Amino acid sequence: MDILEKITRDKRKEVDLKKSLIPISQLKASVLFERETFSLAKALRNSTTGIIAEYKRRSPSKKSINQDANVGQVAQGYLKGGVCGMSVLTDIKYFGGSLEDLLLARASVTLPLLRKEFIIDEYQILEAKAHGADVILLIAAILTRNEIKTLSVLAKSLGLNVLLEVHNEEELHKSVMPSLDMLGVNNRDLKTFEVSLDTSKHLSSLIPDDFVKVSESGISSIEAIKELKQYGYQGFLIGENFMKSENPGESAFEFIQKLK
Ligand SMILES: O=P(O)(O)OC[C@@H](O)[C@@H](O)c1c[nH]c2ccccc12
Repeated sequence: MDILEKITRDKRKEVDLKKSLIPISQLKASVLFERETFSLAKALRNSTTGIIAEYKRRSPSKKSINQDANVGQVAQGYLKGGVCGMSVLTDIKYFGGSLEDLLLARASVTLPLLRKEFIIDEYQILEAKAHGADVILLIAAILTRNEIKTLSVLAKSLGLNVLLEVHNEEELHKSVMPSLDMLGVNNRDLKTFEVSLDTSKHLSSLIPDDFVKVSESGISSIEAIKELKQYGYQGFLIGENFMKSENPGESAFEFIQKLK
């Protein structure tokens, strides 16, 4: 069993348990459920830099990255640094994140916030909305076309943007549909952890123009972004490169200044 299968199997159990403890009516009663969301797709289209900065304490590939960074402070640092949006890992077991982190980020900034999660059930989308998310991630590798459709249509009905993540041609062909806003190409193979920016370059011409193209993972240089822009990418999801520094916001600021 590869890591992605393991994560998804654990996620099924987690979601079933949560469903039995916290009814949907309770999620819908959150004050955040009614808030008007910010559009990340729009922010990326209007930006010349396009950085989406991630809050990630640890990961299966890197173990510890930054266990102690305060999520509210990092969010404010990212905002000051000039990012277009922030991604917050909410998986506990493999990434050390939580929905609490998403809430704290929401309370700290007005940036578009992405709930970075392994979404396999509609319940998690209601949860995302109830905890202040503006965007959800759907990972093509763990979903069927029908599931992508149902989940993305629900997200859109709640005013959330949808970022669909692919890693190869097959996943891309299976996933393209009008209820998505952004297509993300993950440069990291979630099964082997291998990282190559060639994945983004290779898939770029196959992504229809109506979607904002986002390149995800393994980005750490200005040169890489300049090159990816030539392939039509408007969004760049960066985690480790910022989080590994003591002050991720400052690190994002310096990076974005150099990009300008
Ligand atoms: O830390 P990096 O290499 O800059 O990567 C960030 C982000 O792309 C990565 O965390 C990610 C992309 N897709 C995911 C899906 C699940 C968990 C994590 C991810």
